[in-house]
Amino acid sequence: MLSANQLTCIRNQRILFDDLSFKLEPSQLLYLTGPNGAGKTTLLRSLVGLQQLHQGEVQLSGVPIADCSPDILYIGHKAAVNEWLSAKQNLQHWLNLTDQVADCESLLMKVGLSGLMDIPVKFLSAGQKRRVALVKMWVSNAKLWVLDEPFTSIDIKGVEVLNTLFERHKAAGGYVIVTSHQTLPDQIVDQRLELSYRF
Ligand SMILES: Nc1ncnc2c1ncn2[C@@H]1O[C@H](COP(=O)(O)OP(=O)(O)OP(=O)(O)O)[C@@H](O)[C@H]1O
Repeated sequence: MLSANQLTCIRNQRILFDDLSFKLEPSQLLYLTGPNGAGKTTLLRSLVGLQQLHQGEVQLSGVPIADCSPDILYIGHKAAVNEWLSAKQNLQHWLNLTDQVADCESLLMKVGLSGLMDIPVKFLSAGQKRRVALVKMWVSNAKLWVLDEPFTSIDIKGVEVLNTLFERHKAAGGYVIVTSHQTLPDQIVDQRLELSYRF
């Protein structure tokens, strides 16, 4: 189980969230919503230990989240790719970092990058760049996926593919936490959490 207990975060003297608690069971997807600036990215970063909380703790299967890095796949809203490297080089670099072996070419073909995998990422479209970042979901062994605006710049067919991936990850006992300004299909959402903008 993922448990977030009494989380509080203050930024620029504004309380973004305060005493926030929730639990997520394996095979569940939590859909985080809220207006611009409400604190969704901050909350996601706090959940994976990238943002310091003023109060509270997050645990995965009873272990503090700071000790769970191999079990976490975090994809932020900015494409975490090196624009000067090709899609294949970016993927290979990430596989090396996470001690994984995979057939980069067939993976990149799966995400629609045939013929584009050897040119610098800076020459790809916004959606294609996003696909380079999202390809990690196909090879990740992480139990917990935390995804900030994964659908940004992704076309309709790509959105369907991502939703199918979420379902597959859930069926395998994984956890998914997603924030998106785009509506997710009801059948894949198990919990909703709405952050309001606090003044
Ligand atoms: N590095 C930072 N330093 C100080 N304040 C920050 C920093 N990053 C974000 N903030 C502030 O925290 C607040 C919440 O930002 P956050 O990015 O979490 O919102 P969000 O809900 O994800 O917004 P959006 O829907 O626009 O992506 C904003 O008011 C923002 O100005």
